[in-house]
Amino acid sequence: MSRDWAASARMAEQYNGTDVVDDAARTIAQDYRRRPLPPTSSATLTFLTGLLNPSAAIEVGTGTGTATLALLRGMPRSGILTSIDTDAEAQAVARELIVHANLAGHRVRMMTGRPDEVLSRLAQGTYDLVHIDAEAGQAPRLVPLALERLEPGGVLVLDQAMLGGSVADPAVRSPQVREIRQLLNDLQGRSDLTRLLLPIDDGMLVLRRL
Ligand SMILES: C[S@@+](CC[C@H](N)C(=O)[O-])C[C@H]1O[C@@H](n2cnc3c(N)ncnc32)[C@H](O)[C@@H]1O
Repeated sequence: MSRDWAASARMAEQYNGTDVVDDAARTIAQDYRRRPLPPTSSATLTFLTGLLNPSAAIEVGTGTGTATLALLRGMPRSGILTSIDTDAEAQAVARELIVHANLAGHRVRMMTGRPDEVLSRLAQGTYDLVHIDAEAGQAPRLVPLALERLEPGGVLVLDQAMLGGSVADPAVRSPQVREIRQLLNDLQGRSDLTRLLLPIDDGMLVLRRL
């Protein structure tokens, strides 16, 4: 990363800002050894959900709730967020955070289990938005399942889409990085999607189902 790029990223982070609840969420995530969604990605998510107004959304990778907070802050108060993680204890912490942030707890339906298995059980073609922030190597399996859940016009947001800088670095040839490159190439060839790859934090890919 060039010095200018790093300085710009820092400035954007400060400009977009965080608040006490967001800061607390990041501290809690560290206590539970989770990687919370970084601040600029959180701000982008809140902005996007505010624009899209989703009534039914899915989150893959609840963790301790940093991204849950960002999603709920942009969603309408009538919107329901289905949040998936393998770790029920982390999800309980996320639920406490939501209540603490005065975001009604009933707006979140926590589902515990392997994200691919849980996603497969959710209705196809009925969700407005899916956000994926799971373990880094899971994206190639999760993205096709998530796209099937979207209604026409629905949006998928994939975090860690460039795994820091490694996907863009031709010297990195690990199986995980090659799989992500293949996924990005495959998605680029699809005429039923529009796409936007943003170099924010670990990379954010936004897809819209036509
Ligand atoms: C990067 S963290 C999510 C952070 C969260 N979005 C936040 O902002 O705090 C990834 C999450 O994926 C969950 N996970 C564990 N095993 C998984 C698996 N096999 N597939 C996908 N996700 C898994 C972990 O429990 C962890 O909470």
